[in-house]
Parts: sequence; structure tokens; C-alpha cells
Amino acid sequence: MPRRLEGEFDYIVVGAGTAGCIIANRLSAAPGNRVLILEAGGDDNWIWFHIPVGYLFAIGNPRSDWMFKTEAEPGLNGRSLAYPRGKVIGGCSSINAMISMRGQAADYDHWRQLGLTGWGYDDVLPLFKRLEDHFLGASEHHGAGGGWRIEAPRLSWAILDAVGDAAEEMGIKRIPDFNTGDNEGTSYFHVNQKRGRRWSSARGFLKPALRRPNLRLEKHVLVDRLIVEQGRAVGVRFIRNGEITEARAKREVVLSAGSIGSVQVLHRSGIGPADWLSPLGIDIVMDKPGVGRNLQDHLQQRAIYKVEGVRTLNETYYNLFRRGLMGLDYAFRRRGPLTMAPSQLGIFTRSDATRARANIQFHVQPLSLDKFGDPLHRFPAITVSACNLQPTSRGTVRLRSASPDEKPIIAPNYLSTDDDRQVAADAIRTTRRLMQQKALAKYRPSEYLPGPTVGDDDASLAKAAGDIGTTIFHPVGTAKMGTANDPMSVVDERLRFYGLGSLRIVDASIMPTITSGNTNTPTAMIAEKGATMILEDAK
Ligand SMILES: Cc1cc2nc3c(=O)[nH]c(=O)nc-3n(C[C@H](O)[C@H](O)[C@H](O)COP(=O)(O)OP(=O)(O)OC[C@H]3O[C@@H](n4cnc5c(N)ncnc54)[C@H](O)[C@@H]3O)c2cc1C
Repeated sequence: MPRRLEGEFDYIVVGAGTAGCIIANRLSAAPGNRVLILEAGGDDNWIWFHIPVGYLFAIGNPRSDWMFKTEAEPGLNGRSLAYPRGKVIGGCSSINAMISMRGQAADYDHWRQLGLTGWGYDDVLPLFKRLEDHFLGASEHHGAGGGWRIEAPRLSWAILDAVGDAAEEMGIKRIPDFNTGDNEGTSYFHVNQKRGRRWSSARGFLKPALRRPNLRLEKHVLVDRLIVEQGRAVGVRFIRNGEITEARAKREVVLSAGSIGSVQVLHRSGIGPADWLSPLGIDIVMDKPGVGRNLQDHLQQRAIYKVEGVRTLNETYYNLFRRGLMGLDYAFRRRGPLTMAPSQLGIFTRSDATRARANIQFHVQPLSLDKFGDPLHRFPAITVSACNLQPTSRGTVRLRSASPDEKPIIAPNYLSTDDDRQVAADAIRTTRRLMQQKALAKYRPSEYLPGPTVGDDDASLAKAAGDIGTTIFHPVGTAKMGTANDPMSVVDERLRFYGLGSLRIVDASIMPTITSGNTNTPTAMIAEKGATMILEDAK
């Protein structure tokens, strides 16, 4: 018999990630709501969760990462990718690259055009603003005083300034801010940091709320499944140190375990495609073909260029004297490379002139390595990675077995459409053009990856994209919000689960289509809106 967690709860939030921390904060702001939030990871009491460059140590480390992998991907010429997800309070916002990016107004207007009332850019702009504490203060586009701190980066690099100049030479304008509805242009990224430290959702929303007597956080608990009675989610069953415990919610269960985690919990609960679950011996509670489908991610082509006569992080890192200076700069001024989000300069542009809006994003880094987790190269070099912002490939997330200890099968299906292969080829072509601009000539950039032997024709570039393509860590869409007449819809526009009462999903998995940029800030907005709707519906 499972143990029963003592205490009465109105709401149970599963997962204290980007979304979960915000929901717990908003729901517990009403003293009458008793809120329980359950997180598989632990506290963020490790220095590398806070010093921004710690990202390099948190990824691929079981202390902070679920350590998932994709299947061998045909589109990546048979390669399987590490697929990091944060396992700690704050979730991915505690290990991510801190870029704060809303995407494009057109992304949200598209959601509204799909029939999802209340999700157009005009509708969600007040929510973005309400969340924010923007370094420039309140304005037409930004908010001040909220928990989502956004700051300008605290260092610049001559080589990145020159890449920005090169973009301008190609006709891409310099803009001061990517977050005003249209991100086409080039700029340094704004970041979720406060005075040189990472600003996660846990720091901004969960920790300040934990003082409230009506909010309870349980860490190191793995939610196995939902408890469903008479067509309603009435609680959850979780595991801690091998012990099974149940907790019950009087009002609602909110799934915020992320695009992978929320699917796992639903599938283990018998909610998902019956033809996937039955062979695993899972009793079907509800045949829901959309749960685990529609996986979308941004695939980046990481081109690397060797440079001369200019500083990059590579040689700075290997120079003991300079490394010491970096440490001192951080200790005394909270400045310098330790405050660095790995990608600093952004460029949003069109992969070809026929595109209606920017459809590729460059992340330019003053460093290079073979892959995350590997050491920096010993030669001076930069990474000029381009990703397709509006991919048409769709993948899946599903259970390997019914055991909660087993890692899921993640198959993003990258580059499985002609359009995605074309965009990838055009993106590498655009990279090459960028690096040949006059502004960069003095640094004598030479292509290291994909490499000068790769031809400029579509077929060679698409093959190279498969060789150097890698995730930019943005899985979304696996429990998509949609209209009732679409059998693949999982939640409605108020994020209520179709077919089961008292259950909502509020995290990155509900995006019907991926936003045109990094996905953390959009997920925060989804949480702000989700919490608002939960409170409204409770009245
Ligand atoms: C390495 C990396 C770099 C990134 N860089 C950026 C960036 O620079 N900018 C940007 O905008 N986006 C970035 N992203 C993406 C962004 O962080 C995510 O889109 C966003 O955090 C998703 O939020 P979420 O709430 O949906 O999920 P998460 O933040 O993943 O939260 C889910 C939480 O649920 C917990 N959980 C899962 N399953 C269970 C279970 N069964 N029981 C209990 N708890 C569970 C997890 O441990 C986690 O804490 C990055 C992501 C990664 C991994």
C-alpha cells in the first residue's frame, strides 16, 4: 500500500522547472490555496548553477542533468545526440544558456490563427511584461518589478563586434533589442542574469514564495503517475528513496515536467497512444494519440572558423595568467568571461529572400569545441551556428518501458523534410557569405567545420548539416494545445486536458508550433498565462 503524504492540498504542481516555479508562485499568492510542488531534482546549492559559465559543467552531469539521449537519427547520418534537461529546482532555467528571447509576434499570431483564442501577440504581451524586471525599466515593450530579471551582457568581444559589422555589410540591421515583436537584425543577446549571476525561475519565483506557509516543495521525488478517478485527476503517485507515496489535490493537478517529463508521466499513467502503451503492459486509461507526438526542436549547424590576430575564449582559457585574470575579474567586479552566456551575438535573418520573416537564428560564440562537454579547442576560433527557427520535421517521445527508472525514446526526426534540408543548406551558405565579408577580413577566418572540402551545392550542404547539426535544446510541442476537432490536440486554449477533469499541462510541451527563438521566456509566459487561467477558473 502506498503511503499517503500528510497534509491537504488544493493544487499539485509536478516539476519545479521554468514553468512550475512560476505556477507555484502565482497559485500560492492567494493564502487560501494550499499548493504542493514536486521536483525530481534537488536544491540549486552548487556554485555552477549560479556562475553563468557553469553551464559548461552542468550539462552532461548527473547532478544537474537527466542525461537523456536521442535515438540514432537518420537525418544526422546515424548520430545520436546528448539531450540535456535540467534536474534541479529551476529545471532547465538553472542550466540553460540564459538567452532571453520571446520569439516573433507572428509565432503567437499563428497560434491564434489556429483557433487558439487568447494566444495572439497582443494577448500575451501584457503577460510577458508582467513577468519582467527589465534592465531598461518599464516601456511599451517591457515590464519592471517582476521576477524575470533580464540584463544586458557584461562583456563584449572584438571578434563578435566584427561579425555584427559583417552582418550589417550583408544588409542585416543592428537592433538594440530582439524582444519587441520582430527579432530580425543583429545584436548582443539579453540574458536572464542579475549582476553577473544566473537568474533562474527558482531564484525569481520559487524561492521567494517558499516563505509562504501554504506552499510546500518536495525535492528528490519522482512522480510516477497520476491518480485518475471517475474521469478526474485527483492526485499523483511518486517515489522517493524507493518508497511509493500518494498525494491528493482537491482542485487540480498541473503537469509542468517539461516536454519530455510530462509525456513520461502521462504515458506511465496509461494516457497516450494505446498502440504504444499496450505493448509495454500499461493499462490504457485514455487513448490519446497526440501525447508524445509533434516533438519540435531547433537544430543548429555549428560551423567553426579559425581566426587570427584577435582574442577568443579558447586561448584565453588555456593561458594560466589570463585564466587567473578571468577569476579575479569575476570575484571583484562580477564581469568578464565567467559571466558569459556561451552564445553572445545573435543574428536573425532569412535563409532565402522568399521567406516571409526571419527563419534562421545565428548564435555566435567566441569559442569552439567539438561538442558540449568536450574541452575547448586549443587554437583561436569562433562558432557561428545557425538554426532553422520554423522547422517542419516532427518527432516523438515515448516510453522504453513502464519502469520509471528507464530513459525515454526520443526521436526528433531532424532534417526529415525537404524544406528543413533546404533551410539547413541555405543556412550554411549564409554562414559562409557572412564570414567572407570585408569586416572580418583582417582576422583571416578559415572554415574548420563543415570544412573547405564540402561543396556549395544543396546535396553536399544538406549532408554536411547532418554531420555537424546538433540540438539547441528546445524540445516543445509533445502535448500540444489545439482545437477540439483536431484528434492530436492534448490541451485546449485554457490548457485543460481534453477528456480528463482537473488536469492541466503548463510547460513547453503545449506549444502547437515552436517559437522563433529560444524557448525559456515563451515557457515562462505560458506559465504566467496558465496560472492566471487556473485562478480565474477557480472563481
Ligand atoms: C542546455 C540548455 C540550454 C538552453 N538554453 C536556453 C537559452 O539560452 N534560452 C532559452 O530561452 N532557452 C534555453 N533552453 C531551453 C529552455 O530552458 C526550456 O525550453 C525551458 O526551460 C523549458 O521549461 P519547462 O518548464 O517546460 O521544463 P523544465 O525547465 O525542464 O522543467 C521541468 C521540471 O520537471 C522536473 N521533472 C521532470 N519529470 C519529473 C517527474 N517525473 N517527477 C518530478 N519532477 C520531474 C524536472 O526535473 C524539471 O525541474 C535551454 C535548455 C537547455 C537544456
